[in-house]
Amino acid sequence: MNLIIDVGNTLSKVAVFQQDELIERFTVEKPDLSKKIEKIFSRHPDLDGVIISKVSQAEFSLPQNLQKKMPIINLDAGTRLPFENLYATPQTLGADRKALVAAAVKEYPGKSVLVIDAGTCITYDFKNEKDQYLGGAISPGLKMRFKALNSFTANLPLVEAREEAELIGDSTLTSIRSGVVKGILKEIDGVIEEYKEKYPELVTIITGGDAQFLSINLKNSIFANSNFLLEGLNHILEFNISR
Ligand SMILES: Nc1ncnc2c1ncn2[C@@H]1O[C@H](COP(=O)(O)OP(=O)(O)O)[C@@H](O)[C@H]1O
Ligand SMILES: CC(C)(COP(=O)(O)O)[C@@H](O)C(=O)NCCC(=O)O
Repeated sequence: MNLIIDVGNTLSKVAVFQQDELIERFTVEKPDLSKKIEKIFSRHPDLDGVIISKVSQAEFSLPQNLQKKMPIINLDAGTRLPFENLYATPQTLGADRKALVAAAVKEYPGKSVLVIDAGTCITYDFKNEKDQYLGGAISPGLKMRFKALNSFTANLPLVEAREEAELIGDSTLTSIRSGVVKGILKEIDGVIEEYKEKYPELVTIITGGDAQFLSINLKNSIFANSNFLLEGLNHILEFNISR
């Protein structure tokens, strides 16, 4: 059994896998992460390995002397990856993005895949039919866009997302929702369409905290999988310990 820890910029996700099968999964706020890990270790004393992807400053602790008992992979620039990484600055590539590409390679070998992660940021990651990772894009996430409008202006309130966003906002609130929600949907559909012109057989996956919310209103057909990143981390761990 493997313990998978994904520390994002907003939330942490912790999961236990038995080989390829996800046994349990928790979403935790940053201050609760150490306690949750401790609980999982007491429930699963038979864990075989741990992998950690961390893209935020959040601190947490693992049980003492764990390194002596099992492999612990801190996913960084030195970790071996199950794909060819053609990113021009591999040292600065987010660990979470590597995990998403690993999942794409595992689930869709030999296919062109675009992975969209709608979390704190929206990331786009593309791997081609040769299972080479080329890169993608980073743009502000849903909450970040609402927060930015509020933070960088004098008159705009902080607005919550709603699934139904009108094209023509007839108030400050609905104008902000139109701009943010419709803006993200148009961005995602536009990016997918541009990739599809170049890679007609493209498979598109959406994941992350806002994936469900966004995927319902996208024009393009797209697979939503809320565990994609965790599956990718599990694959990187297996890839590193089984050799
Ligand atoms: N309980 C929650 N707390 C905070 N954000 C949440 C929650 N549930 C859903 N979200 C949404 O999920 C997004 C974070 O998604 P996630 O994939 O966990 O991001 P990250 O990996 O960057 O931490 C937030 O921007 C927010 O819109
Ligand atoms: C782009 C990110 C901030 C996304 O983080 P997230 O929204 O998933 O919390 C993260 O992948 C990161 O810090 N990347 C480093 C820059 C890069 O990937 O090129």
